[in-house]
Amino acid sequence: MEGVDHLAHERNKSEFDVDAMKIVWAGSPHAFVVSDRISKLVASDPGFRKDNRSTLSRKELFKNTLRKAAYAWKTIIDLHLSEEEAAKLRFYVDEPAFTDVHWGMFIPAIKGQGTEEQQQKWLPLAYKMQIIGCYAQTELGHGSNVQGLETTATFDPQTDEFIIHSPTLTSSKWWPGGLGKVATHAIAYALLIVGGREQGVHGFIVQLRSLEDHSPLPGMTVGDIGMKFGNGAYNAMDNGVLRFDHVRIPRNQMLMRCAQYTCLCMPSDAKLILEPCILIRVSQVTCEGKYKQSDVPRQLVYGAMLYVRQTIVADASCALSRAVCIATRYSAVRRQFGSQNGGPETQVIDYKTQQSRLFPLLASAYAFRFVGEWLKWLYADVTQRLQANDFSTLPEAHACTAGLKSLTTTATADGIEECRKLCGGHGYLCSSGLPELFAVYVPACTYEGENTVLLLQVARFLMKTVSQLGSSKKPVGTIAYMTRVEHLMQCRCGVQRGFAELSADLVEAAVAHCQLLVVSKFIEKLQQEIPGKGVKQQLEVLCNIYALFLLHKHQGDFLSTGCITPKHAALANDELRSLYSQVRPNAIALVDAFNYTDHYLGSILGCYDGNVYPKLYEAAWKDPLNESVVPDGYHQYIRPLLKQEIRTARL
Ligand SMILES: CCCCCCCC/C=C\CCCC(=O)SCCNC(=O)CCNC(=O)[C@H](O)C(C)(C)COP(=O)(O)OP(=O)(O)OC[C@H]1O[C@@H](n2cnc3c(N)ncnc32)[C@H](O)[C@@H]1OP(=O)(O)O
Ligand SMILES: Cc1cc2nc3c(=O)[nH]c(=O)nc-3n(C[C@H](O)[C@H](O)[C@H](O)COP(=O)(O)OP(=O)(O)OC[C@H]3O[C@@H](n4cnc5c(N)ncnc54)[C@H](O)[C@@H]3O)c2cc1C
Repeated sequence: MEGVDHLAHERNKSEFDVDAMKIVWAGSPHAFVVSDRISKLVASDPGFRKDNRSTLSRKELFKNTLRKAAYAWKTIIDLHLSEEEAAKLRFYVDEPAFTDVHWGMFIPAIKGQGTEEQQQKWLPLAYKMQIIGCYAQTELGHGSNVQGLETTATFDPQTDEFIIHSPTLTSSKWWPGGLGKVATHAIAYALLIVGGREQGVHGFIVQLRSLEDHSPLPGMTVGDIGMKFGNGAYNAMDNGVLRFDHVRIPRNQMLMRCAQYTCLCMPSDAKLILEPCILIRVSQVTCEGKYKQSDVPRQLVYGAMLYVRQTIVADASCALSRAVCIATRYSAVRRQFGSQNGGPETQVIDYKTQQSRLFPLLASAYAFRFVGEWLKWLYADVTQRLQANDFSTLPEAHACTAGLKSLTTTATADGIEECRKLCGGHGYLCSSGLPELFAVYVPACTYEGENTVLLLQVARFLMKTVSQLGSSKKPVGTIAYMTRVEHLMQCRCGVQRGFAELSADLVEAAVAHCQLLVVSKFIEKLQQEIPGKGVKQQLEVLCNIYALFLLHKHQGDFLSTGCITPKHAALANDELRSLYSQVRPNAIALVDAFNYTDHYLGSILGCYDGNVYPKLYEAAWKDPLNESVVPDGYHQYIRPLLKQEIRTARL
């Protein structure tokens, strides 16, 4: 019945202060208040309904997404929402759209790689959405290998312009979100060519479409790349294709914070020669044309990717927690087998197999939340250091963002699929919310750095650390523990055998390094002051589940390396079962702490009141296929089949 909480008996079992845990999950009392208010605002506004998405054609879905983006923007303006509140509104609207890339990549790239002048010119336009940006780096022929990008940006000293060109089919920009139909501007990454010399890949602000009639500007061939995985909401995103035909842009539209190309003061009869000078260190190119070769890492041009990767880790905890919330609530509602003397059947959440699959994912959602908080701090710290020309922590920040992005997105994508399976057949219904959540989420394992490619970066960082063991450069920060692997030094020559040869094993070592990072940040979180009755105790249980589940999963490695004995392994498994029993009475309260509205969850199986079956039944009849009792096509195809004379004795 409506209004009855079918999960009340579960909520009454809770042994901790759920409201206090909601604040822990949100990050602070202020963050909770903002999230709670904005999520309810979105849920209560029919303009943001999303329950009809699965019945729309791609064009209808896309147009509806444009409507919602415009409606969201109007809401932000009308309600005078802050940047934080606006970001939360876009989050709870929960619609993959060009705005994700405009706010999540285009603006951060200008902030991270634009000079002061460029920021002053472009950011106000972008913040007011008077231009809509996309991040055009990937090409048809290259995505992972950024240095292999083929788009060229050739400097023309006669006109003080760059000529942007797509010299080959494989140099076509391919995948950038928002590019296909909406973006008016792009940050296009291209191989800079100055005076016939290649100067590496840099970012350029390029206008794509007219601000008057939205038509592509001369020299631009641009469109959408077509339908993507499943029928999910990601098809509302216009990932695009773009070819440049000798498009000219002013020199000041090259993002120059990391490099600047200026005219050298040369005798008037000399050809103007431009050499890279790094603004941060060598902004004053002398009139004699001298500049100091700077040691600023060229990878600063990759700064936007560092930013997005750290946001993707936080995003992983959100996506995984949504799936776990659905599966946990439904596991408490669903009963199957086990009836004693005609009594109720057993809740599937009480089966040890269900707990051993579900509770590690619940623990992972919390673990990723906390490592995401730490990574946000690390990113802010490295950004501050860069501004002071301190590049010392950049390699570690790259390794951490790359590795944790890879680890958390893989675990989350697998976790969403596991949550679908934990819900049995009903998990395969769109009304469960899980198929769409999976379809929208899984590309996170690929975009912003393919996960294996990123783990290889971590492996390279770890091997570089090993190679420095014994030197005066002691490992610090997230690799400080490696001082305890001095024995690796002896086999260092083995390691030299070939990174490529060992890469599959090194990727596993990279995963282990990142898992250690997640566990250690969870432990550090528990060392903080955590208010609320029973809250810290519940988090300790989840931390132990996360750590012991990993120990169980990788038992072979721990045993074969002598890190643990078989006795330890047995004790760990016993403890894991005990921990599952401790979580069981608190499971519903632990997912209530995510504070998701039914609107945001978009799942009948995960609805707050647990009133699943009537809602499933009601939803079925809303499907367009049930608009007529006799389906379209019956008279044309089925009736002739049913009425056909059987002409051959054989049949
Ligand atoms: C509100 C939030 C919204 C979030 C966003 C919304 C989501 C929207 C949906 C989708 C968005 C998706 C967008 C994209 O996909 S954009 C394109 C992403 N593309 C990539 O990530 C490409 C991956 N490839 C790379 O990063 C690089 O090619 C590479 C794999 C790292 C190799 O680079 P390169 O060949 O130049 O360098 P080396 O491997 O030789 O390394 C040289 C040294 O540089 C160091 N390095 C590499 N990268 C970085 C970095 N990013 N930062 C700092 N340092 C870096 C590397 O460690 C080497 O150092 P060493 O000391 O060993 O020499
Ligand atoms: C939904 C979605 C949205 C996207 N949005 C954007 C966007 O807005 N802007 C943008 O610029 N791009 C975007 N992309 C592109 C995305 O960034 C790239 O697809 C991604 O970086 C992976 O690159 P790739 O496709 O070249 O993969 P590849 O590198 O071709 O990967 C293919 C296989 O090769 C393996 N491999 C590659 N190199 C190595 C190596 N050195 N050693 C071992 N194995 C290797 C990989 O591990 C993988 O298994 C998007 C992609 C998707 C799916």
